[in-house]
Amino acid sequence: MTGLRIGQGFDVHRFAAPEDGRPLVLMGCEVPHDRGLAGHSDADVMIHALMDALLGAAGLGDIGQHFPDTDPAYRGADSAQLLRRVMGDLSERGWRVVNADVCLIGERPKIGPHRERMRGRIAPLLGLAAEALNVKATTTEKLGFTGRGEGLAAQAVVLIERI
Ligand SMILES: Nc1ccn([C@@H]2O[C@H](COP(=O)(O)O)[C@@H](O)[C@H]2O)c(=O)n1
Ligand SMILES: C[C@@]1(CO)OP(=O)(O)OP(=O)(O)OC[C@H]1O
Repeated sequence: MTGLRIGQGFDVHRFAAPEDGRPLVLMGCEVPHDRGLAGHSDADVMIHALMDALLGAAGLGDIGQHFPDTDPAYRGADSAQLLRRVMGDLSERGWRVVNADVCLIGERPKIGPHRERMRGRIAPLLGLAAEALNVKATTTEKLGFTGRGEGLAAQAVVLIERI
């Protein structure tokens, strides 16, 4: 049996109204913006895609199975803490992460100024050097719900290997 597995994840969250005062949290970092994302948790759409990619690679289902959005325990949850739990599940089963690539899809905010802070925050949780965690973004050229600024999407791909 091969000692390598890949996984992919995808997630979407709509923006909350500005008056809701929710912070925008992406890759465990508060990013200055006029509105945050709506969700049961902190709505960190990039970490959610990343967790789904990790769970997928390990054959462990998806985040909704592990952290149901009907469970009050996860109201306002810090997604970085949920990521720690996913990483614990993987390491218990003998997996480590080789690299990860996470893409934010949306017009605004631009993540360029926050990219290195995001890598520095999340790479250690994955057991990675920052260079093995790529953070990128694309617009949809103003097309679709992301183009209209109604929400943000994220995709992630990970490679894991047997320890
Ligand atoms: N939310 C975003 C979206 C894009 N970027 C950066 O802009 C580059 C060009 O985006 P296109 O969709 O026009 O290809 C993209 O490669 C990112 O570097 C960003 O930082 N944040
Ligand atoms: C992590 C969870 C926990 O409620 O976060 P939500 O904010 O509900 O986000 P979503 O991506 O809709 O579903 C994942 C949930 O498991």
